[in-house]
Amino acid sequence: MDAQTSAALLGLVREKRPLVHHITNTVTINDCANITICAGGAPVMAGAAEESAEMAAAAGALVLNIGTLDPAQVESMLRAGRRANECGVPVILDPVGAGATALRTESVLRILEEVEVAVLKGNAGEIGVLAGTGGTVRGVDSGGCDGDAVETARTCARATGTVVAMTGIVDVVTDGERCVLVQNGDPLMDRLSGTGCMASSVVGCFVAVADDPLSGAAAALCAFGLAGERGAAAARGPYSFRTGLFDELYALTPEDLAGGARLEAA
Ligand SMILES: Nc1ncnc2c1ncn2[C@@H]1O[C@H](COP(=O)(O)OP(=O)(O)O)[C@@H](O)[C@H]1O
Ligand SMILES: Cc1ncsc1CCOP(=O)(O)O
Ligand SMILES: [Mg+2]
Repeated sequence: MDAQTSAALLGLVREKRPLVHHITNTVTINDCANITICAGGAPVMAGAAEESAEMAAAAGALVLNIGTLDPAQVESMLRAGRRANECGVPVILDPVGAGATALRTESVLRILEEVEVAVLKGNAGEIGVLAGTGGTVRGVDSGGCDGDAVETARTCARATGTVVAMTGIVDVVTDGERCVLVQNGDPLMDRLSGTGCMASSVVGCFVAVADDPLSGAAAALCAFGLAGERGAAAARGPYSFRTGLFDELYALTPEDLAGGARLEAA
């Protein structure tokens, strides 16, 4: 996995404009739709259990985000996820707030049990909890994982059978064996609600066109993080940064990503 591969994947996203079906939270849903467009994909949000499987079958990727979950939504996610698996559509799971309440943790574990998830994208606290090695989650915010971050992500990947994309100052992307560290990003990304959710949407765009979920997730986090760096350069605070983040991702070219992606094997 290298910068050139990331650049090629961005080119593919722009060329293929994958449909990314989201069942997601009500806080950041509009940001997820628009960041998908800026990355080069086409978003659709279809949450009802009566249609979620049908929509998943037509998608290039399915993003499940439990940020404002309720039991009916989890049922819809399970239906969509199972249909996505039947159709070979990759599933991205964002376990927002797992570890903060029993409903969140149990719902994520149930989805992981019943759906083959391609990429589990969470912050360090969420991934530590799901790895079983420990992590701190307060509301939707990470207080970090217990122990080494790379080992925690690897343990979680092995335990869940997914590619884990653990976000933070450095993003760790691993299938339990191979591991890529993504250095792109800016501290302002942590000052805006929704950057984790948006990261999952961008991962959905890239995994839809990638040969393997690890490369797709790593390339997506490079692109999103580089847009964050560029957006932060002109920002006066979190809300002008938000505008810059969208605009910079929209303007990002494969050549920019080839020159600006900062990733390495671990
Ligand atoms: N301090 C930071 N420096 C650089 N990038 C960051 C920082 N904090 C978060 N990010 C980036 O912001 C995005 C969201 O990550 P994170 O804040 O960990 O997610 P969440 O919102 O789910 O807690 C990721 O792309 C991550 O790389
Ligand atoms: C504040 C909040 N509460 C439930 S979902 C949500 C948004 C979480 O956004 P992110 O974890 O992507 O920053
Ligand atoms: Mg956040």
